[in-house]
Amino acid sequence: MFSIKQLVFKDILTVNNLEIESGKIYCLFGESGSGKSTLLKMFNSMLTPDQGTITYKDQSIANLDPVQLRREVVMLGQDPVVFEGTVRDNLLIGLQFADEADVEDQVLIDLLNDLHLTKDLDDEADKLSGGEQQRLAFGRVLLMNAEVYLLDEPTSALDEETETAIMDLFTKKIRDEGKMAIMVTHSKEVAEKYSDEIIYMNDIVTKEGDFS
Ligand SMILES: Nc1ncnc2c1ncn2[C@@H]1O[C@H](COP(=O)(O)OP(=O)(O)OP(=O)(O)O)[C@@H](O)[C@H]1O
Repeated sequence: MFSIKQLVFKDILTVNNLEIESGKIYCLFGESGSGKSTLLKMFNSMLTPDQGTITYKDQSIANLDPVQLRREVVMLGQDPVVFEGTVRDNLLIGLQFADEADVEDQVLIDLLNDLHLTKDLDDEADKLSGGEQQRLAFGRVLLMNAEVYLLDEPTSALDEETETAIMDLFTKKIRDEGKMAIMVTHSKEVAEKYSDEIIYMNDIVTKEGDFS
């Protein structure tokens, strides 16, 4: 699905070779500052390497329209993005970005229940707590029906019980629909429980310029 060859980004990241297969859930694991978020952003062109190539479905990412790419390869960033407006507005805006039709309120209500988010669709989104906003952003991304989900610490603001519920829901959806995800997490437990493959940053990052 993705292939990275001899990638260099500033003095932050040097990756000789990385292959990511479709239909799997990957976790990126490594110490703080090891470049996990930076690498994640390369997969949908939010950052562009200084050297090297990244291919997606055998095409160089550099040649793909970034807007089109981001409809297929969706990012849920470390800090949840909350738009002005209601909970409903915040869920539907992802569909608008993906150029997909709106869905019925009942679909959104079911999604809020799945996310353990006991809020009304008409509630103002900026009044939600940090953990609630994280789940709202997760819901927006889940609705988008992407091919690939890039998640950066998606449950960092959640208690353990809610984290388990959200991760169970998310990974079931990925597996049922044959999609894939690359997820940054600090939690070894989350990585081991939910991923098919753990990518250890220490294993893939080489010394600058050393591609031997
Ligand atoms: N745009 C940028 N310009 C310069 N340096 C940056 C930029 N983005 C990140 N860095 C630096 O690159 C390094 C890797 O950052 P990154 O956020 O990718 O690490 P991380 O492994 O995700 O860390 P954490 O687990 O703490 O979130 C850090 O030293 C950071 O300060």
